[in-house]
Amino acid sequence: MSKLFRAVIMGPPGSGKGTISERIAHNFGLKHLSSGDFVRENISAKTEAGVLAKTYIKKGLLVPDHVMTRLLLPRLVEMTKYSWLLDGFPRTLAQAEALNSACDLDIAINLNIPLETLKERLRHRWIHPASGRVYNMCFNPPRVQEIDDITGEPLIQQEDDRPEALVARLRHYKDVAKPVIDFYKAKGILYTYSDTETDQIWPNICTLLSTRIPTIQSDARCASTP
Ligand SMILES: Nc1nc2c(ncn2[C@@H]2O[C@H](COP(=O)(O)OP(=O)(O)O)[C@@H](O)[C@H]2O)c(=O)[nH]1
Ligand SMILES: Nc1ccn([C@@H]2O[C@H](COP(=O)(O)OP(=O)(O)O)[C@@H](O)[C@H]2O)c(=O)n1
Repeated sequence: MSKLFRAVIMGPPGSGKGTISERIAHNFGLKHLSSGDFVRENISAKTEAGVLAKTYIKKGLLVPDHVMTRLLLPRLVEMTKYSWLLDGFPRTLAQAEALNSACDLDIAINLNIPLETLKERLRHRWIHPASGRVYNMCFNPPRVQEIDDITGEPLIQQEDDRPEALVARLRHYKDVAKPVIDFYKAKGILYTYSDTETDQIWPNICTLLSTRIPTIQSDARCASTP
């Protein structure tokens, strides 16, 4: 059996983690584990952790480390047989350290996107809550306005994408991400990508992964569109 591949993708809200993770999962056959989706599932299911998490998300704050770690680490145990890409976790150094004790990562992808670009994207972000599918009314609109392409169900705008919560989220991100970035840099596994467009970043990430996941090789998949 080939070696399992483990990666994380980091970046502020709206930086394209979900969009790029979907492309990676589709092209390289990794499991995409979205910490935001786990949180939202727990909120919908009204689990103890979900009810607690909601009070923070409404204010644009991060969910405390012990709650996030309790939600996430058991999911990773279920995934021991698979290669995966973890999206949105770790957000803090404490989360990075908890993850480090649970498994060895191959790479950490860091998306560095200008603030104005993030604000503009999130204003236009709509999601299909049941699947986590993400749309943008300019970049990748649904075929029918406010309707999911696959299920025909309505799309929603997330509460924490509203401008009031957004500024607090972006500010908070900057404060907590720096030590995580330094942590992965010191381990020699950090790959940072800076641009305003996902389609510019994608070919570079794809080329990196093609060299690191040798079982699946193709140059075609690294074109600028997925
Ligand atoms: N205009 C534009 N929108 C993008 C681009 N990449 C992603 N988006 C949209 O920006 C929003 C945020 O992306 P998402 O992948 O959800 O970011 P995340 O919060 O980091 O997971 C979504 O509505 C995406 O469809 C891009 O290159 N240009
Ligand atoms: N490690 C994490 C992941 C998500 N979250 C919370 O869950 C929300 C949604 O996560 P997400 O990854 O879908 O969203 P973005 O913040 O990337 O847009 C975040 O804004 C945080 O409030 C957290 O506190 N800690």
